Formats: sequence, C-alpha cells, structure tokens
Amino acid sequence: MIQLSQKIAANVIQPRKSQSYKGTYGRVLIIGGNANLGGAVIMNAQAAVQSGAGLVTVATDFSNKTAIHARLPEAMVVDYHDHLADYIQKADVVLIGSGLGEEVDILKTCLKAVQENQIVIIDGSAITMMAEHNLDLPKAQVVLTPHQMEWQRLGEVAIADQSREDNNWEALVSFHPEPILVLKSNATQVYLEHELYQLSVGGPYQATGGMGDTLAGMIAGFTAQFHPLGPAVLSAVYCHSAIAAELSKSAYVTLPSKIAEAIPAYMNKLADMPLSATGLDEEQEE
Ligand SMILES: NC(=O)C1=CN([C@@H]2O[C@H](COP(=O)(O)OP(=O)(O)OC[C@H]3O[C@@H](n4cnc5c(N)ncnc54)[C@H](OP(=O)(O)O)[C@@H]3O)[C@@H](O)[C@H]2O)[C@@H](O)CC1
Ligand SMILES: Nc1ncnc2c1ncn2[C@@H]1O[C@H](COP(=O)(O)OP(=O)(O)O)[C@@H](O)[C@H]1O
Ligand SMILES: [Mg+2]
Repeated sequence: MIQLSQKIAANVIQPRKSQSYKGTYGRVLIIGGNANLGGAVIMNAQAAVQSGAGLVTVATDFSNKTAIHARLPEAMVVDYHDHLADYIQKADVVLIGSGLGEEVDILKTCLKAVQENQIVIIDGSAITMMAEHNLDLPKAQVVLTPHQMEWQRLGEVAIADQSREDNNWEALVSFHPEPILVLKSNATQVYLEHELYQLSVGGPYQATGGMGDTLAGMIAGFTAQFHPLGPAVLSAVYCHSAIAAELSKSAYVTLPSKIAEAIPAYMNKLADMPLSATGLDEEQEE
C-alpha cells in the first residue's frame, strides 16, 4: 500500500509552458444533471474549469442552461438529447453520471460512442445505472468513482467487505478493460495497476452533498492536462482532500464550491514547490 502524498501530487503539477494554448490543456465533456440535479454538473464543471481544463462543455438537461451560464461563464452548454455522440467524439475526457438520475438512454449513447483513446470517468448515477441495467464498461480508459454504496451495486462487494483489499481487486478483475477505481469513503482508496493507494488527508468536514461531484470534476480537469492517466488521477484525489483540510482550519464544513475556488492557488503552490519541500527524493511506500 502506498500513502497518497503531496509528493505524488507535486510530481504531476508542473509550471505551464509559455508555448501553449487552451487546446494544450484538454477538452472535457461533462454529461449529467437531469432536470432536478443540475447542481451536480455545475459542481463538476466548476472543479474542471478551476483545475485548468482547456475547454469544458456540459451536456445536460437544457433546463440547466441558464443556471450553468450564470454560475460559470467559462463553460459551454449543450442539450444532452441532441447530437451527444458528436460532442463525445470531440472530447479528450468524458465525465458522465453526476446527477444523471435515471437517464439510461443518455448513458447508453455515451458508452457506445466513446473511443479507445478517450478517458471516461464514470460517477454517481451512471455507476448505479450500469449495475441496474447490467451494462459493460466502454472500450476506453475508464476511471470509476463510486462511493461505498455505488461500489456495492456495481462491484457486488458488500460495504462491510470493502475494507478487505482482496475483495475489491477480485471484483475489479472481472471488468474489461480493467478500470482505475477511486473507492470513496472517509478513507478513500485508489486501485490502480495492481497497486493500492491510501488517502489519509481530509475529514468529516467533507461530508456534504456535491463533494464527490467536485472530485469527479477535478479528476476530469487533471486528466485532461496531465499525462499519464494514473498519476493525474492520484494527484486530483490528493489535492481535493488536501484543499478541504486546509479550508477546515477556518471552516466547520468545507463546501464543494469553496474547494473548487481554492484549486488554482493550491495547484500554484505545488507547481512552484522545490523538490526538497515535497520530499520528492524520499520513498513513501509502506
Ligand atoms: N446538488 C446536486 O444536484 C446533487 C446531486 N447529486 C447526485 O445525485 C445522484 C445520487 O447520488 P447519491 O449518492 O445522493 O445517492 P445514492 O446513489 O442512492 O447513494 C445514497 C445511498 O447510499 C448509501 N450509502 C452508504 N454508504 C455511503 C457512502 N459512503 N456515501 C454515500 N452514500 C452511502 C446511503 O445510505 P443512507 O444515507 O441512506 O444511510 C443511501 O442509501 C448522483 O448522481 C449524484 O451525483 C449528489 O451529488 C448530491 C448533490
Ligand atoms: N468523513 C469523511 N472523511 C473524509 N472524506 C469524506 C467523508 N465523508 C465524505 N467524504 C468525501 O466526500 C466525497 C463524497 O462523495 P459522494 O458521496 O459521491 O458525494 P456527492 O455525490 O454528494 O457529490 C468523497 O470524496 C468522500 O471521500
Ligand atoms: Mg457521488
């Protein structure tokens, strides 16, 4: 088991090159937000934009359009009932599921349209629907971000059995292609290429609706601009909770949108950090 550390995150987040433009930092398509759960995609998109994704488009129930534009003018908005496959084709990273509710046709269109070279982050309602409708993972680079109940539904590992690493690995090998699993809880773990990473920052100040939507948006923003995929996911997971821990010094609860606002400053700190300050020369394996 490897502790997720600032070292891992800082290794991923580098100063930007002057010869770059928005296209350099990736195109993210967020699919989610039914007529009642538009807040989820606002939190996804806010986190992706603040993480530095070059271009962010939200494909959603069109009743969410004005709210998204008002909260986040940086994001583009399209109706997820129209030409969804065309929008998917143009994306580097697709994040699907936050606040998607029971829109299974949208999910099926997405699973069919994504290509092998694309990163697909599957969150929230999409995980629940994949379990309910027995849907296969798409042939793409997949990141699953379930909370414990969602993992019980999809991985068929009872919550009480999820504390045993072997049970989760056993469930994971039955998926093709084998995804990266971000198993969220009060002690989040990342299962990545036969290695288990343990998160030990963060706390109960994060137990509020939208916290996972914000994490999913950060993973989208990080994986759009930082390569390879695995370290980018680890870095997003660490930064999400490390920012919450910093905010918790002066806040009883750390609201998802406040975490999103704090992302650029935190990333700046890590990008500027000298190697010695992060302990980049030390090994932290246990
Ligand atoms: N503003 C918005 O638009 C928001 C939109 N959202 C969107 O709503 C959709 C539904 O997501 P969801 O997570 O709220 O519901 P669901 O999948 O039914 O899971 C809840 C069930 O699981 C159980 N449970 C057990 N362990 C658990 C654990 N560790 N963490 C969490 N739950 C745990 C729990 O147990 P209970 O609390 O009842 O004891 C309950 O029975 C999803 O797409 C999401 O993105 C939300 O983000 C909120 C803000
Ligand atoms: N007690 C806690 N300690 C640390 N992190 C927590 C705690 N409770 C919740 N979280 C974090 O908050 C997020 C909750 O995700 P999720 O349940 O998907 O939220 P939502 O769907 O409402 O956005 C996860 O990242 C989880 O690790
Ligand atoms: Mg969630």
